[in-house]
Amino acid sequence: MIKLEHAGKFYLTKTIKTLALNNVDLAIIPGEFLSVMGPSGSGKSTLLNVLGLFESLDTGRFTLDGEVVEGLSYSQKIALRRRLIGYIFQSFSLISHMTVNENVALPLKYRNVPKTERKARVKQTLETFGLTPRAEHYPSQLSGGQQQRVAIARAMISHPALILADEPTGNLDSKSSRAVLEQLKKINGQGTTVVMVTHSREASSYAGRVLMMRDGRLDSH
Ligand SMILES: Nc1ncnc2c1ncn2[C@@H]1O[C@H](COP(=O)(O)OP(=O)(O)OP(=O)(O)O)[C@@H](O)[C@H]1O
Repeated sequence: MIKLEHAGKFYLTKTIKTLALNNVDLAIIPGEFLSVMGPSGSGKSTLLNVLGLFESLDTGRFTLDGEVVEGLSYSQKIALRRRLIGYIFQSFSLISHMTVNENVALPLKYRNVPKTERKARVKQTLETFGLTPRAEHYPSQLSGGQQQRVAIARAMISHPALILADEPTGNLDSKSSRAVLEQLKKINGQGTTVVMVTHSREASSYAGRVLMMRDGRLDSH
C-alpha cells in the first residue's frame, strides 16, 4: 500500500543544506501499526508529511495505494489524501472558527456523507472521546489535551485506510495517552494502517513494528 524507494528530501537555507530524508526505503503493508522513533530533527515529521502528501520528495519514488505520487497533479493529491488519509498533526490544526462538532464532521463532508448520517456519526465519535459536553465549543475554549482529542476524533471519524499521527500523545497525561493509544489500536484492529511518530517507548509498545530515524535515515529498531 505504501512504498518509498530511495526517497530523498532536503531543505536549503542560506547557511545549510539539511538532508531530512536520506535515501529512505520503506514498505508498509495494509493493516500495519508502525511507530517511528528518533531524536529531534532526525526527519520524522518530514517522513509523515511526505506520506500525508503535504510535501513532495526531491528524489526517489513514493507509491500510495497503487498510484505513483510524483505523477499526480496537486488536485489529484488532495483527492487521494481525502479518500485515504486521516492526519493527526503535532499542532492539532483545528479550524479556529469552527466548533468541535464542525471540526470533527469535516472529513465526512469531504466524503459527501449525507447530513443525517454525519450528525449521528459525529455524536457517537464525540461520545467515544468524552467530548460531548464540548460539542459547541471553539478550539480556543479547550485545553491542549482536549484539542488533541478533537484532532484524533476528526482523523478517525471517516475510518480512513491510513492514519498518520505525529506525536499523538505528546500533550496528554498518561491516562488520556493510553485512551488514545487504545483507540488507535482498536481502529488498527479494524484494518486501518497506522503510522505514528513518537518519542514515547510506551506509545511504541502499541505498534507492531518500530523503526528508528537518525539523520534522515531509517533503520529497524
Ligand atoms: N521548512 C524547513 N526549512 C529548513 N529546514 C527544515 C524545514 N523543515 C524541517 N527542516 C529540517 O529538517 C530536519 C528534519 O526535521 P523534522 O521536523 O522532520 O524532524 P523531526 O524528527 O520530526 O523532529 P522533532 O522530533 O523535533 O519534531 C531538521 O534538521 C529540520 O531543522
